[in-house]
Amino acid sequence: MTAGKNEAGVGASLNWRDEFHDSALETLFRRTMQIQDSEQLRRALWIVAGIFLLLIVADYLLLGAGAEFLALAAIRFGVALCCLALARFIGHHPAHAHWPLPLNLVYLAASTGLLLTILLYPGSIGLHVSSIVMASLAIYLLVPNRLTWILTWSGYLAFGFVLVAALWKPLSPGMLASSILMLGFANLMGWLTYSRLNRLQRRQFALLVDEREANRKLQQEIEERQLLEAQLRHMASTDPLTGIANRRHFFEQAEREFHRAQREGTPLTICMVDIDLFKTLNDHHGHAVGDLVLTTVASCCASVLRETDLIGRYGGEEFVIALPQADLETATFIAERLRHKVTSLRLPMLDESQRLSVTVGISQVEPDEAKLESALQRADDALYAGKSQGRNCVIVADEADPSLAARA
Ligand SMILES: Nc1nc2c(ncn2[C@@H]2O[C@H](COP(=O)(O)OP(=O)(O)OP(=O)(O)O)[C@@H](O)[C@H]2O)c(=O)[nH]1
Repeated sequence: MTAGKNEAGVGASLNWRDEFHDSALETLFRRTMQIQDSEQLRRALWIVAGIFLLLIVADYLLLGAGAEFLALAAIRFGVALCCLALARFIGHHPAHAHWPLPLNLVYLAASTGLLLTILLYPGSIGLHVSSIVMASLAIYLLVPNRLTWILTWSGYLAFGFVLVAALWKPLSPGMLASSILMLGFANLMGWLTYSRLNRLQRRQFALLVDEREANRKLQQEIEERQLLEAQLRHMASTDPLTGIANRRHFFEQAEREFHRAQREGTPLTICMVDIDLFKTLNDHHGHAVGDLVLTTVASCCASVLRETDLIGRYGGEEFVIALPQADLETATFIAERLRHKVTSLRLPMLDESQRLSVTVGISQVEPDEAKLESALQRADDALYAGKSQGRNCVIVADEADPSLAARA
C-alpha cells in the first residue's frame, strides 16, 4: 500500500456498492477479510441447510407422508445438501469464498426451492410472504461484501414470488400489493443495515491502514534519525582524513583507560608516533601524496594494535597510541613492530631512496600520577629525543636501561 493511496485515510470514499473507490485498498480489504468472510459465509450456509432440514419435519407434520411431502422433502433436502457441500468446500478453500459460480448456483437452488414450495404447500399466502421476507433479510445479513450479488438474489426472490403468486396462486390485488410492499420494505431495511455495517467496517479498516502507515513512517523516521545520529557521532569522533579517532575522542577514551589503570593498578603505556621528514615529502610530492602517506601510516599503526588498544591523530603527522595492560617492554615490542612495518611500506609514487619511517616515543603512566598529560609529555620528550638522535627509532622515556631504548 503506497503512502499516496493511504492518504485517503478516514475519508476513504466508498462507491454505491459500499466498496472503496480505491481498487488497491478494496483488494487489500478483501484479502484481510478473507478468513472472516469465508467463516461468515460458511456459517450462513450451515444455518440455511439447518433451516431447510427442519422444514422437512414441519412439512411432515403439516402434510403427512404423501406425494406432496415427498416432493417437498426432496427439494428441501437437495438444497440443504448443496449448502453443506459448499460450506465444506469453502472450509477447505477460504480463498474461494467469493467465487461467483458455486455461490450463485447454490443460491439459485435455494431460492428456487423456496419458490417451488409455494406451489406444493397448501398453507396460507401470509406464510409464504413471511418466508420470502425472512430469506431476503438473511441474504443481506449473512452474505459478506457482495452487494451486487445480494441485490440480484433478492430481486430474483421477489420477482419469482410475484410471478408464482400471479400465475399459480392468484392473489387479490390488495394482498398482492401488501405482499409487494412487505418485500420492498424488507429489501430496503436489509440494504440499509448492510450498508451501515459495511461502511462502518470499511471506515475502521481505512483507519487501521492509516495508523499502520503512520507507524511505518514514524519507524522509518526513527531509523533515519538513528542513522544520522550515528553518522554525526562518527564524524565528531573521527579524523576525516585517516579514519582513526580524532584528538578529542582519543583523549576521552584514554582518560577512561588512565583512571581504570590507576584504580586497578595495571600498566598503561603511551606511544607518540611521528612520520620522519614529512615536510620534505610534502614539499616534493605535494599535499595529496602527503595525505595518502598519512592515511597509509595511520592504518599501518592500527594494524599492529589489539582491539583494546587506542589510537588517535594527535595533530599534523603525529599519532598517539595508548596501550592498556602493556608495560614498557611490551610497548617497545609493539612500537618496534610498527616501525618495521612502516619502513617496509612501498608507495608507487615514492622511489626506493624515499623510504617512509617513523620515530616513536614511549612512556608508562606512573602509579601515583594524577594526570595523563604527564605521561604524554614524557612520551613526546622521548619522541623528540629520538628525532635528535637521527629518527627511525623507538625511544623509551626516562629509561635507565639503554637496551630498551632501541634504535634502528
Ligand atoms: N599532507 C598533509 N600534510 C600535513 C598535514 N598536517 C600537517 N602536515 C604537514 O606536516 C609537516 C610537518 O613537518 P614538521 O613538523 O616540520 O616535521 P617533519 O618534516 O616531519 O620532520 P621531523 O618530524 O623532524 O622528521 C608540515 O609540512 C605540515 O604542513 C595534513 O593533514 N596533510
